[in-house]
Amino acid sequence: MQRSINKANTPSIETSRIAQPIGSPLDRFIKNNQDQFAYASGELSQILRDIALASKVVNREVNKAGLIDIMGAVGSQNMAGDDQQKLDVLANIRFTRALAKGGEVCALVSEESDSFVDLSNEGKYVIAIDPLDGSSNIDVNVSIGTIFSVYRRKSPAGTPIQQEDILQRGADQVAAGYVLYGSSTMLVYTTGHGVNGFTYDPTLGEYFLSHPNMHMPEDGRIYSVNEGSANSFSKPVKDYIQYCKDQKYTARYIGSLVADFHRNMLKGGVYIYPATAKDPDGKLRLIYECNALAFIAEQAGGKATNGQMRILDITPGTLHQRTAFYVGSKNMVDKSGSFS
Ligand SMILES: O=P(O)(O)OC[C@H]1O[C@](O)(COP(=O)(O)O)[C@@H](O)[C@@H]1O
Ligand SMILES: [Mg+2]
Ligand SMILES: [Mg+2]
Repeated sequence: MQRSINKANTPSIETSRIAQPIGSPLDRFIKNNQDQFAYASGELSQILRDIALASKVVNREVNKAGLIDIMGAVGSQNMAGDDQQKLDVLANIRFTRALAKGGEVCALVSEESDSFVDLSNEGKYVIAIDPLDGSSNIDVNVSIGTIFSVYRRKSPAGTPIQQEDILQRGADQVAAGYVLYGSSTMLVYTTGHGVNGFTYDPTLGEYFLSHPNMHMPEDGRIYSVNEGSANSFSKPVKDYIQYCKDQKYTARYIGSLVADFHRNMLKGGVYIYPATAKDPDGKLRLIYECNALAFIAEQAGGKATNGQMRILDITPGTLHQRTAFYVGSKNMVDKSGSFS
């Protein structure tokens, strides 16, 4: 039987071949869908399990953030110049440790690490991760998340990590996902065969299938943009926002990318983080924020651009490279681009 190499570059929406009943445990879902991967040797499945495990630990910390000393900043800044929050650092440690232990991952690109982390092993996979997304919302008990992308290394396993292994186009992702620490905690991911969402049951300590084959409505009535920076938006962006208002769309902006994206995926909507005077290349990071959500959006029938081109076709030049980001319902992203 021909195994399909369904990387992010083939925007077909081949849903999971084996229909799983709502409530299937994540482990069983991964196992039953493992044969879809071209490299179905269990490594990618193990990586997904390791990420799920680390997210359970982070979830436990997030849920009691007010009670334990993990609120506030640690006093250092990351490459992006953001003040690192204690939970940023803690989440980075938890995911790095879990992925290092598994042995399948040879290198890790993280928002919280200036350069890539070489795990110096025979691993064949490279992970890009935003360990804690929505840091400005940690201390105010608003939904936050984790974003991850999985790539296959290009250079031979066991040899020194090369630039080509780290700076890969989003189109080369073999899997991507996010964890949303909200009123409930969810893990949503794709391996290029549709998008599935799992809800965490803390009493059983397990994720269960709750949102099979997620589809993003082609149209919606929600727009998400930080209008506080509107004065420095370009005219096409201002015109599109005015268009949304003229259409009496609803404005919703949580300020946590994962949470804004998730809502718009379920209800139909568009999230825009354009270039601004403060961030002339946009604020969000291509490798560990936008590529993963662009892969999920496309696999769910949505779209993601930088205003000009498909996010997944951008070849990154640097680890913490920023990009303007337009993501969500296909027709709304198209409309947002029609004003330029
Ligand atoms: O406060 P702003 O400028 O609207 O930016 C909010 C955006 O920045 C982010 O917080 C950046 O992510 P991090 O929290 O991981 O640095 C996004 O989650 C969010 O969408
Ligand atoms: Mg982020
Ligand atoms: Mg972050």
